[in-house]
Amino acid sequence: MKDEPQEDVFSDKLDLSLWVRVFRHALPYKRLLVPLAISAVAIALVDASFALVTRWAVDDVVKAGAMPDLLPHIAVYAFLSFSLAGGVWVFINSAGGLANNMSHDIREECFRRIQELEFAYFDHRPTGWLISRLTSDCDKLARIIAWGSLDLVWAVCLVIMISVILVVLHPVLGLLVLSVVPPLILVSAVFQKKLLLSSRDTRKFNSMITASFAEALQGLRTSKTLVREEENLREFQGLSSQMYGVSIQNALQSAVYIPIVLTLGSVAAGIALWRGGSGVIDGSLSLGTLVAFIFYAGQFFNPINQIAQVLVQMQGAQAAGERVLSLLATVPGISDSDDVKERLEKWDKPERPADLAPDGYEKNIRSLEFRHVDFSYTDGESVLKDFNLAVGAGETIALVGASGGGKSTIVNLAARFYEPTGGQILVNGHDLRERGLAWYQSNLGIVLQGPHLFSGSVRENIRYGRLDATDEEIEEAARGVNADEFIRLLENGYDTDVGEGGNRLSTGQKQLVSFARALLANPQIFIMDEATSSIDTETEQLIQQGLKAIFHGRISFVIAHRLSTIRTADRILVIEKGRIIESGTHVELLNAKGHYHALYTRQFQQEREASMFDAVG
Ligand SMILES: Nc1ncnc2c1ncn2[C@@H]1O[C@H](COP(=O)(O)OP(=O)(O)OP(=O)(O)O)[C@@H](O)[C@H]1O
Repeated sequence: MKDEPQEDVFSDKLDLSLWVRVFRHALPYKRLLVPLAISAVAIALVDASFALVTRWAVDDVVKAGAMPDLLPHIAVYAFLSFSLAGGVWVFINSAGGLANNMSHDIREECFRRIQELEFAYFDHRPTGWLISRLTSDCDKLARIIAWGSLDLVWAVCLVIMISVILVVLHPVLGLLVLSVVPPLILVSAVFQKKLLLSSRDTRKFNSMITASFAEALQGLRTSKTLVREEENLREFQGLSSQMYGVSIQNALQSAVYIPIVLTLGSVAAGIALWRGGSGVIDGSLSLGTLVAFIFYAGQFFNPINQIAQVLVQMQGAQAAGERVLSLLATVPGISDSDDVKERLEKWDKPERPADLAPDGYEKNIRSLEFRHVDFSYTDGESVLKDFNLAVGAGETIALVGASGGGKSTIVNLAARFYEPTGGQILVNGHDLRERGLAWYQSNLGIVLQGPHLFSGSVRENIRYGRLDATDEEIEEAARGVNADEFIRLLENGYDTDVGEGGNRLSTGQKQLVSFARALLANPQIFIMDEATSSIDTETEQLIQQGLKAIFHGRISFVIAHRLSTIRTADRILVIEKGRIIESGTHVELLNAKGHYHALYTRQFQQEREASMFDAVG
């Protein structure tokens, strides 16, 4: 799987069971499905009737030997035309409604499922892959179900009706004209597949060319400084000539396909004229019937072409269908056990005692313990082995150590984003798996390295921590973490728009806003991956004071990069290869002159020098 939009693999066989499962999503919309099916059949019926009216008119003219009264014929023709218009209106409305409703439903279901899935699921699925599931795959399926099924019903009905009419009108001539249908089906199936594949290639190269333009423009300076222009041009020419090749191929295929089909139509009309003409001369066939035969011979192409097109599109969209259905069928790996669900049912009521959580256990988190925890992301590669750690409320634990040691893994497990592969994590002595997942995670406050802010005002971003918070509570939280002062100095104070991803604020400011958000949520466990980016001394001090407010009275885990945070931590754990190799306070560990001392002098000396330099400067 690559993190780029991929075209589907073309399946050679139509997987009917898959399409049955996809079509189930249309069942809630019977109010649209019924008119859709009825209008498709009615339109096919009307389409097939025009030639019969013409036959009737021609035969009446011939019989009369002069211009007869054609008013009834005109009236029926007009009635058919209006019925056709009405039918088309009904089916466009129903199909459009069905397509929109279904793509909305499938997308919403996928989105809900994505929100329920555990982090491990996303380790193997790039964001781009999931975004395609939510957008293009859902649309593709909905389009096929609504418009494709409409075309299919209409086309199959029309082909059957025309065939029946031809055979009833004149069995021998009917079968002769119908003899062009099998080659017509074969040619349509072959060429529709070729056309689908070559137009996909055209789209693929087109998007590669667009991406190449964008990259060339964005990286213009770098290319110039590295004198890469010639090479870039060569790469672009390669893409461009491939695009030219597939476009020509696509045009050539159309150029061959359409004449073949038209020729087959003409052959059918020729057969009708040849055999039907002699029938007219010897009186065994009316002129009107001959005209109807010629008309039908030309009318076959359209529905057969449609059937081939829809079936080929279904084959092409099968991979999209499989992916969407497999996403919907994925069972979240981390969820409440049956026992927890039972307790939630019993206790998750407004009248439960104030000291109980919705899962019926104690609400206050007094301790969190890792007991003989083993963990690996992928089979066989152990990240934590027999990991033990007990933390009490009010304690701040700083995790330090070389990259890849397992610091993030420890906090991921504490947050129950992943579950141990061995051993237990205990909350107040109960296995974490015995606690309600939603309750537990709603008691976590997490601030990651690049704190994420959403587009919107500063106020809205802080309120994200607790949606029912009042403006006063929001400002109090901001004051609590020392963010109030800088927020008031912004253009519109708390109502200042932070821009996409908070890009109108500096890193330090974003952190302060995210601290306010965390404080407002008032979590019992606070987890932070400290940012490594350099921040001026003043903001650094603000951040430290803000952190002090957050750490107070909670269990806090900090993957610490800043000296100031490490110094104030109650316990520093040096993590290496998934084990605690040293543990103690800053002073204790420095005095021990072990790993922490070495790490400190090597890794943190620089920062201290930088901050001293900053202070002097
Ligand atoms: N999602 C994942 N899937 C597979 N392996 C992972 C995943 N996340 C981390 N690892 C592996 O687990 C080990 C521990 O990683 P972890 O991120 O916990 O270390 P860390 O000490 O936090 O490192 P850093 O300081 O660089 O963030 C590493 O070998 C890493 O490659």
